[in-house]
Amino acid sequence: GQCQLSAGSASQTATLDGPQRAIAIEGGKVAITVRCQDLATEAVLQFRALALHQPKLEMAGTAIEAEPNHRLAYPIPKGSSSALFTVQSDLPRPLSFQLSDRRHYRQANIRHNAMMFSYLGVALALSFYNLLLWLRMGEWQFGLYSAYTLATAWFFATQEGIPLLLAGQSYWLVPSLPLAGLTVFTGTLFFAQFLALPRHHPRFCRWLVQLPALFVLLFSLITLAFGNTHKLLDALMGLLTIWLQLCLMGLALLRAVKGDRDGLWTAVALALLLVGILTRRQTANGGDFIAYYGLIIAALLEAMLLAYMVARRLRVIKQEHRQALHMALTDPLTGILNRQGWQKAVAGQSCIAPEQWQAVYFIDLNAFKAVNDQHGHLGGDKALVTVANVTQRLLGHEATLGRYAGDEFVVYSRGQREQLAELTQRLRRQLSAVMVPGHPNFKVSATVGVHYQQGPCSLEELLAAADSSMYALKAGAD
Ligand SMILES: Nc1nc2c(ncn2[C@@H]2O[C@H](COP(=O)(O)OP(=O)(O)OP(=O)(O)O)[C@@H](O)[C@H]2O)c(=O)[nH]1
Repeated sequence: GQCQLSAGSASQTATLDGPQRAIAIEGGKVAITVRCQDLATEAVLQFRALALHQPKLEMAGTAIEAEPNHRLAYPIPKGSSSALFTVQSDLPRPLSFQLSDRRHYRQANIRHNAMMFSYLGVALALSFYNLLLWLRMGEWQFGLYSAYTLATAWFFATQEGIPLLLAGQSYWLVPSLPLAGLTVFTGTLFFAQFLALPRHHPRFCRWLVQLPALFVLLFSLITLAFGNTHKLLDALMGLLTIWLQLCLMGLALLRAVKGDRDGLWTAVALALLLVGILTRRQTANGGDFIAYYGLIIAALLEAMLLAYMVARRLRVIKQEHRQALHMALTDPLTGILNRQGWQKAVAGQSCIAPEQWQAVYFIDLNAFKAVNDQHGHLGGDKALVTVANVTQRLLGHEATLGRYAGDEFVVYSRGQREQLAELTQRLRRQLSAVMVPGHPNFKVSATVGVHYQQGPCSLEELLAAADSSMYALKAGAD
C-alpha cells in the first residue's frame, strides 16, 4: 500500500514503512491532497517540520484527530481513502513526511519517549543541582550552567512534543525557535564564564562571542513576538549559532594550549554538540535513528561532560575556600593560630560544666623591643617562632595556643584546678629562658599571667583577667 501527496504541481509517494519523503511547499497557507491505496493495515501519516501552524487533516469534510502524542501524526484507515491536509507554514521548504504501520509507529514512539524522558531526567537533575550550588556558593558559572541545561532541555522537549504529551494542549507550546535562541544565549554565557574568557580575552570575548549571542537572543525574541519567521532571520540565527560554536571552540583550544585542561574538555563538548547540530541540519528533521536522535545524544553527552567538569571545578573552589579559611585563621610567621583562629577554636569549646575549671594564660615576651634592636627583626622573628614551637611542644593537645599580637601569646586550657596550676608552673619554668637555636648567646624570656575560673565565663573576661595578671607580674618585676 502507499499514499500519494500532492501540493500544486509537486507530488510525492510514500510506501507503508518505507523511507521518509519530502514534498516542496510554499510559505503561507498550504493545502495538500492525500490519496491512499490498498493499505494492508491501519497506518499513521506523520509530518516532520518546525514552525507549522494550524495543521488539519480532513476526510470527507470531517477533521481527523491527531495521534495523542503528536500534533502532526494522523491515523489513516486500512484500504483506500483520500484526505486533505491544510497547514500554515512560516517558510517555503521541503515538508518531510513518513507513512508507518500504526503498530510500528506506536512502538517507535515508546522508544522515542523513553529516550526523551531519560535525557530530560538527567538534564533536570543537573540543572537543579547546579542551581543549588549557585545559591549556596554564589558562583555564577553554576547558575549559568543550570540555566543553559534547563533551556536546552526545554528546547528539545518542545521540539519533540513532550509538553503536548504531558498536557495534551497545544496552548502549552512555546515555539521552539525562541527556546533555541535562549539555549544559544545561556550556553554562550556559560562557556565564556567557565573559561574565564572575559578576563583572558576581554575584547575578543565582547565582539566575537557576547555580541553575536545577544543578536541570537534578540532574533529569537523577534520570532516570539511576531510569530512568523523570516527565512533570512532563520538562516542568520543558524549561521550565528555555528559561528559561536566555532569561536568558543577556538578560544577553548587556546586555553588548552596554555595548559588549561578545562579548555580541552570544553572544546570536546562543543565539538560533540556541533556534530549533533550539523547532523540534524543535514537530515532536516528525519532520517534514521542516529541522524534523528544524534543531536539529543550529543546534548546528553555534552551535559554529562560539562557536569563532570563543573564538579571538578567545584572541588577546586572548595579547596581554595579551605585554604583561604586556613590562612585567615593562622599566623603566617609561627604557623600557630592567630587571634581570630584562637578565639574561634576556644569558642568551640565554650560549653563547660559548673564544677569544671578553665584557665587562660597570657604570655608576653620580656623586653622584646630590645631583642629586635639587638638582633634585628629577623632575629626577633626567629625568637617568636622558637617561643611558639617550645610552647606548642610543652602543651601538646592539652591546651589551645594562639598568637594574640606582636610578642604576645595566649593559651586556653580546662581540667582540674591542680592540673591547670601545674601547667602554669611548667610554662613559667620553660619560658623563663628560651634559647634561640643557631645563636649561642641569644635567649628570650616571657612573663606568664594566668586566670583560673570555675564554671562558665565569657572569653573576654577570662582574657582581661589573665592580661591584668600578666601586667601585675611585669610591674612587680620592674
Ligand atoms: N621581629 C618582630 N618583632 C615584632 C613583631 N611583632 C611585633 N614586634 C615587636 O615587638 C615589640 C613589642 O614591644 P613592646 O610592646 O614595647 O614590648 P616589650 O619591648 O617586650 O616590653 P615589655 O612588654 O614591657 O617587656 C615591638 O618592638 C614590635 O616592633 C614581629 O612579628 N616580628
